[in-house]
Amino acid sequence: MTSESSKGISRRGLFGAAGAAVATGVAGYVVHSAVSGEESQAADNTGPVEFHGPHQAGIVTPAQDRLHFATFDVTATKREAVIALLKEWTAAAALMTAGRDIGQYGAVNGPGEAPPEDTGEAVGLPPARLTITIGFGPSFFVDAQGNDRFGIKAKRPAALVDLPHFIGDDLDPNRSGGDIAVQACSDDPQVAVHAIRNLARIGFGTVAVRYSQLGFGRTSSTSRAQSTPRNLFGFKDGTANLKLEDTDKLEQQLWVQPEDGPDWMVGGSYLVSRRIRMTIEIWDRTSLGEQEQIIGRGKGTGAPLGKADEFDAVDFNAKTSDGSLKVPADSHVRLAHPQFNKGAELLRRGYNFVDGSDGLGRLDAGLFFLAYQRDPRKQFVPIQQQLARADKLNEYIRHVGSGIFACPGGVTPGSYWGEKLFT
Ligand SMILES: C=CC1=C(C)c2cc3[nH]c(cc4nc(cc5[nH]c(cc1n2)c(C)c5CCC(=O)O)C(CCC(=O)O)=C4C)c(C)c3C=C
Ligand SMILES: [Fe+2]
Repeated sequence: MTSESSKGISRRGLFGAAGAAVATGVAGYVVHSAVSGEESQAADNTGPVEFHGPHQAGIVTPAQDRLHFATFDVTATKREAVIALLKEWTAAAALMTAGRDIGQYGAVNGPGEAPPEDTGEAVGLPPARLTITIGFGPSFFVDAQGNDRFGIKAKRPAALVDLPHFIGDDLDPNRSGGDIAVQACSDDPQVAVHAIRNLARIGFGTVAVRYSQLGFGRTSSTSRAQSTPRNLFGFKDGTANLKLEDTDKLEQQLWVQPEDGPDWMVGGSYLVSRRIRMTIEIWDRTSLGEQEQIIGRGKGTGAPLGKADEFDAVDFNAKTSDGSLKVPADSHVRLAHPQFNKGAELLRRGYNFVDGSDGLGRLDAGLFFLAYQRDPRKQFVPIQQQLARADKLNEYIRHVGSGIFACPGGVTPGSYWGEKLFT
């Protein structure tokens, strides 16, 4: 158990007892040992994931079922205020991921005259594999007017590019950008919502929520121990993803290496987020055969067209008896495959969303695409340029939100999110 996670009030079985002193050593769940976040997948889905480690948790951690993602704009003008917030956020995140209330008194043990330190909706809930992952957007380093608000302009990584316009982009500025992104993933939606809500509450006066997105039904597996889930088009999604077990590939494709720089990003990764609306009503009137030609895989098995098993390698040269390619030239998996993208891969970690309907009788539904990578200039950008140009899937999707964030390496006990950026 880490020093931060031994503080605070356990959410389970302790509320009603007075103060933090009783919180240590008694808990309604088994407190985890200090293993790295990516290895500490609980046997069930209720336990904690270790917050500290060489990399931030929530990247290769086996994808949880629920997402609450938010971006924040910094409203404070002083560098010291940002540092103070990052310290406070880090301490709160360590507690929440351990399944503890935040603050000294938590949700219900504080003085009656003051607002509670913790908003309380997670009282009684287990940690539910909560991970909280932070990233910094380009505007954190240099704002829209070109100002170096916090004295970190020179520390902006070259890889943290402003994403170019892609063909077909229909981006809503109110669902794009942000100085800071926080990804909260959990197997309990209320635990994920509680995490973002409490960070927003702590940040009042220093940051303001720019937008947030709920997601469900992880659309990727990030470990071979997980089965492949389905997206809202009904296809298995995440089959050919980078996975926790691919340790060599993770160094090549996911984690920023010392030779990449800057120093503060070593062990970190770059996150690209895209809110992709899926016109599911049109998709649902498309024949099964056409759907499979568009994706390039079978809908039932998830196998590449012409193959039997989900994890069979794709044969891009295979032809049907009439001489056409079994995996069509404009199919999604062909255009996204590393063979046609100079070997570039992504760790996809997206979620389905349905945000009600749009007033025209259509569901506002889609994929909140999240992808981590070592260098977006060599990975997301060229892959998306190719998809935007030629992917048959484009007839059924629309990119309506976008973000790019530099997610630093892991937090060690006693340090805080982004500390190396400010020292
Ligand atoms: C720029 C990157 C990508 C975007 C944007 C994207 C959107 C998107 N994808 C699906 C559904 C599927 N994608 C699948 C595979 C796949 N997709 C990408 C990249 C982007 N997808 C990659 C790199 C891959 C793997 C390619 C490979 O190596 O074979 C699949 C097949 C199953 C799988 O391997 O995961 C599906 C299905 C949707 C619906 C979507 C936008 C809404
Ligand atoms: Fe895809």
